Amino acid sequence: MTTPAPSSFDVRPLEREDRDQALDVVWRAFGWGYRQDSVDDVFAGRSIEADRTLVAVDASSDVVGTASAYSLRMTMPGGDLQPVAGVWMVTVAPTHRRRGVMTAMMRRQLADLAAGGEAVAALWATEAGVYGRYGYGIASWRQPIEVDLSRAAFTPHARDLAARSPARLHLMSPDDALPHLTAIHDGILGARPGTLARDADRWQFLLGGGDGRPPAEVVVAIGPDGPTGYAAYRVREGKPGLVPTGVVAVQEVSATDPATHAQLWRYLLDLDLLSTLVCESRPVPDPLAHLLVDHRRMHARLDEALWVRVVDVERALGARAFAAPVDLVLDVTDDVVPANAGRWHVVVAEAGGTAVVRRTDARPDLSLDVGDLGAAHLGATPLHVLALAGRVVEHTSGAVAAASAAWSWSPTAHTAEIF
Ligand SMILES: CC(=O)SCCNC(=O)CCNC(=O)[C@H](O)C(C)(C)COP(=O)(O)OP(=O)(O)OC[C@H]1O[C@@H](n2cnc3c(N)ncnc32)[C@H](O)[C@@H]1OP(=O)(O)O
Repeated sequence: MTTPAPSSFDVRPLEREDRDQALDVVWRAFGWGYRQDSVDDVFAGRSIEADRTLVAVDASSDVVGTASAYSLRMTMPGGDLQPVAGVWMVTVAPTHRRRGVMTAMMRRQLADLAAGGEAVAALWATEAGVYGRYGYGIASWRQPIEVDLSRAAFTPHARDLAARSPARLHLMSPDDALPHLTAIHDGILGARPGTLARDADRWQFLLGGGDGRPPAEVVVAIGPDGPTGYAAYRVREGKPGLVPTGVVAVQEVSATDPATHAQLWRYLLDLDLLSTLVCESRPVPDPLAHLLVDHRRMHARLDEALWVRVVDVERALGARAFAAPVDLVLDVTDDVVPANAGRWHVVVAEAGGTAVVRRTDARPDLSLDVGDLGAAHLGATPLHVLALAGRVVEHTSGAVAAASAAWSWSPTAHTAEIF
């Protein structure tokens, strides 16, 4: 691959003959080394949507960049499942970085979405400093946790709660567990913004092996009326020695009632020959902290989770619920999707309703960037906090408080899987 002159590249949809080179760019960009899996296996195993994948090609027609999107369905505030473009696979060959290849792909992807795709895009970012410039904002938060298993006793209340669960725990293979997991997940899907609908491929991505990790262990709680929860986890064996050093890495704990939730956590915290429990994405705040006597042994760090991009202001605000009525004029800046820029009259008639959004020339009550609308979209990043950071500017007294109350949502958004 030769190094081209700056800007001598083109962004276009992936073609079949690009796939090999495109995957090599991805593998090298993420530092995964030499790719051994075949193109067909990778495209099938990771559910890459070829028709939603862009490539950047240089003057020699070599692929030097990739950007793709999953067709996700995500729970919005209020409980409705909405289509969301799950942006991922944004990579640029190390030989072609810092000359605008990613910027060209991000602009093209957003232009395509604005021309008739999803009203909202979302992504997990590898680096925090990259996506704000394209109008993404931090819309949800997560806690990676690390629990010292030698100090993970439950409070008396939590012990009683776990003991009261009528469910019995069954260890199952991912395949056998899948019908139960699907039933539980589909049952709780609408409860929390940020939750993703899962098809068989997505379950496989979460629970299957590959990329050096074993398939997940799955424990399913089944009560008199059927399954009430599950935990998926992987055990990493410790070093041989007198003191246990193994780690249980929890993928997810999901339960339909507090007793099953406590029961599953007790199970995980009591696994033998291990010293530490870790989980990459726990909700903020985390109910687990309230089950433990010494919650300080649950070391938690606040981290960003999903970045959200409002691609179409009118459609996006019409497809989520608001926690309070509101009647405001927003002045929105958007440097990438011009159709969003300008003044919008947003009216929510009642708590729990969606917004009617219309163009207006009226004097604005608030000014904000489309990235701030994205940050607030799942209800977990309060607009009053963005106002304190100087990002949202109030022109009418009380407008920030009113908007913040309307846009916020409980329970707080959470997405368990990093896609
Ligand atoms: C949703 C996802 O897929 S997350 C995965 C993101 N991909 C990776 O982390 C793989 C490894 N990294 C890469 O492949 C590349 O470095 C990329 C994709 C992050 C950036 O690609 P590039 O083509 O170099 O970006 P580009 O030249 O368009 O730069 C755009 C801007 O982002 C900035 N930028 C680029 N990379 C970074 C970074 N890692 N950290 C902070 N800023 C960055 C550039 O300085 C530039 O700023 P400017 O607009 O103010 O000039």
